[in-house]
Order: sequence, then structure tokens, then C-alpha cells
Amino acid sequence: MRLAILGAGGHGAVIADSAEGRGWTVNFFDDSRAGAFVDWEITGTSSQLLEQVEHFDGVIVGIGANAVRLEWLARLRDAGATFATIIDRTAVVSRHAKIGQACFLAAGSIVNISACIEDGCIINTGTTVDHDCHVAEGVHLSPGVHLSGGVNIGRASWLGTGTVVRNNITVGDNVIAGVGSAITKDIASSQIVVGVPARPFKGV
Ligand SMILES: CC(=O)SCCNC(=O)CCNC(=O)[C@H](O)C(C)(C)COP(=O)(O)OP(=O)(O)OC[C@H]1O[C@@H](n2cnc3c(N)ncnc32)[C@H](O)[C@@H]1OP(=O)(O)O
Repeated sequence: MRLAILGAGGHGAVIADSAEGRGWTVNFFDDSRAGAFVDWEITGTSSQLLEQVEHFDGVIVGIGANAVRLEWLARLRDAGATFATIIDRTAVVSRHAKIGQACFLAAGSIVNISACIEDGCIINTGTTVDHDCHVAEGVHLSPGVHLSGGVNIGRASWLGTGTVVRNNITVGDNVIAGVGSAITKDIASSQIVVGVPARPFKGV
């Protein structure tokens, strides 16, 4: 099975590592580097991937930035890509959970019963998504995030490393939660929050 990963960076390499553990042969495409990359050779650019997309059994975008990842997923879908969801062999996913297309579930992640992960999400290392959660498309749950039961995370939101969320909370679209946040109340869309409990981020 041939996998194309768009984006030869740290996140792409983590996906490749998990994908090989699942029997995929990895091909990287990237616009800003060529030649050798970790244990692989970069096959070509994003334009070349768009031209060759039908030659791959699966395609995934290895770009952490949510808006950029979603934009590329749309372009690849229009080009006729078949998306792959890569679930590391050490991840635990309930057979009663729903996982969308072009998602990555990293090592040690857990998705429990009746959870729903929409397309293009990253459930990063050691992150847990408990029962009845809904994670909208293009969300990134960074390493060590813990969603209690019944949590809703809106489109393209990014929860930083170690964020924890109380049960039955709704986080809007395009929210950023800084590392170590504890989200105890609903968060409106397009907010940046940090802290314990999480409050609006004032910046510098
Ligand atoms: C495998 C992977 O690596 S996946 C990627 C995981 N990465 C993450 O989770 C990173 C998430 N990003 C963050 O937490 C960032 O700090 C952000 C988005 C909240 C803020 O970033 P910036 O706007 O660049 O803020 P900056 O770093 O300049 O910090 C400004 C101030 O806020 C403080 N601050 C930054 N983040 C936090 C936080 N999470 N909690 C409390 N305070 C914070 C800083 O200490 C600094 O305080 P100071 O002015 O007293 O020195």
C-alpha cells in the first residue's frame, strides 16, 4: 500500500513512522525541501502530488497548522485523492467510535465509545478523547490533551500540549488553548485562552 504524505516536517515524520508500522510504504511531498528526509527520499512537490494523486492508495497531510491542513485537504479532494487515516498500532480506538478521513491518531492515544472525530484531525501522542465527545474537522489535540466525556471541540481549534477539558464543555471554532490549560467553561469561537482555569490570553 502506497501512502503519500504532504509535508516533510516533524509531524509528517511521526505520521510516516506510524504508517510504516501499519504496513504502508511512505512517499513524501514537500515544496521547501528535496532529497533525503530522515529515513526517506522526498518524491516531489505539492504540484507533483496533485498530478499523481491517483497513483496512491492513501494520501494524508502532514502539516500541523489547521487552516493550512484543511486547505490542502480540499485541494487534494478536488484532485481525486483517496484519503488515508493513520492510526498508530499502539492507539486504542473503540469499535463504537467514528473516525473520519485523513486523520492521524498518534502513539498512545485513546478514543472511547461513541466519540466522533471528523476529517483531518490530529489526535496527538498520548491524548485521550472520552465517551460521547465530538471533535469537528481540522482540529489538533496536541500531545497529552485529555477530553472528559461529552466534550465538543469546534472546527480547526488547536488545544495545546497538556490541555484538559471538563465534561460536557463546548469549545468553539478556531479556538487556541495554550499549553497546560484547564478548560472548565464553554469557550466562544476564535478565542485564545491559557491557564488554570483557562482565561482569555492577553498576550504580551
Ligand atoms: C508534537 C508538538 O509539538 S504539537 C505542538 C504543541 N504546541 C503547543 O501546544 C503550543 C501551544 N501554544 C502556546 O501555548 C503559546 O504559548 C500561546 C499560543 C498560548 C501563546 O503564544 P505567543 O503569542 O507566542 O506568546 P508568548 O510565547 O510570546 O508568551 C507571552 C506571555 O504569555 C505567557 N504564556 C504563553 N503561553 C502560556 C500558557 N500556555 N499559559 C500561561 N502563560 C503563557 C508567556 O510565558 C509570556 O509571559 P511573559 O510575558 O510574562 O514572559
